[in-house]
Amino acid sequence: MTRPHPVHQDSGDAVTVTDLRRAYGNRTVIDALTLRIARGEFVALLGESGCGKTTLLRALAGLDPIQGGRIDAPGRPAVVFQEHRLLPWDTLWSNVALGLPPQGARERAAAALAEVGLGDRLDDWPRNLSGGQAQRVALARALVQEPELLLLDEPFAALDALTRIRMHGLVKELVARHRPGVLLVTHDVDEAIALADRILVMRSGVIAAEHHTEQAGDALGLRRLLLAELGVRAGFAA
Ligand SMILES: Nc1ncnc2c1ncn2[C@@H]1O[C@H](COP(=O)(O)OP(=O)(O)OP(=O)(O)O)[C@@H](O)[C@H]1O
Repeated sequence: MTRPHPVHQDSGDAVTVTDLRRAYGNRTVIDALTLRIARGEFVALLGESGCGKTTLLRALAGLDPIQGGRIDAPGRPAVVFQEHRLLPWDTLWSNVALGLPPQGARERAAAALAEVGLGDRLDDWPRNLSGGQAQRVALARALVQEPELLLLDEPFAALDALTRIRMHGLVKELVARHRPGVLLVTHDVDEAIALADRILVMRSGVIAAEHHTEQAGDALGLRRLLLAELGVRAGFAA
């Protein structure tokens, strides 16, 4: 019997962060950060290199300890990283099924792989995949866990431009169907505009600006504003 992923009908928070402080030794990287992501909401996090984006994501993922404040989330988040992190010695379905209860695991993995367009590759190996296909398996592996919160750490950054655009379409579709809250860390302003309901600009460990893409008017104006907030003067915004 195949078990399709349940669709979340309820609303509520995927994560609430209150007064978060994260430090490496004596050095505070994130200070008094407060953030709420609703279920079904897609939030993108932009910010110049070193401002603390990955530090925040890793704290939300529960991968690192925090030094102050609270992170409240209803379940365990799923994370997709820039590199696919598939186990080379496991088939695709075993990679996706990792951590699932054994009963029905193959069926659930098969359904998740079908959702990302790889339903005919269950018994294939990671080494036979393109970069885009490997990231699709990584997405399937995350979504099969039915997370309330999906954390995406530049998952499309290493892909070519066309594959990246295709992945944008796929991830939008998957998020609309499963409705986790999403936090996407990206350097790509256009990616943030294409995918997110809300865009946060981080500077030195704090949220310096916030934009609701629906209310922001035209995409070009928002792009120009975001580039200015990110301190980018060259190129289109000049
Ligand atoms: N394990 C660590 N130990 C000490 N300092 C760290 C560690 N990881 C990150 N940092 C520091 O914390 C700050 C924030 O780093 P972080 O990786 O979160 O930035 P980022 O915004 O994700 O950057 P990028 O966009 O380049 O990935 C940086 O100054 C970095 O040097």
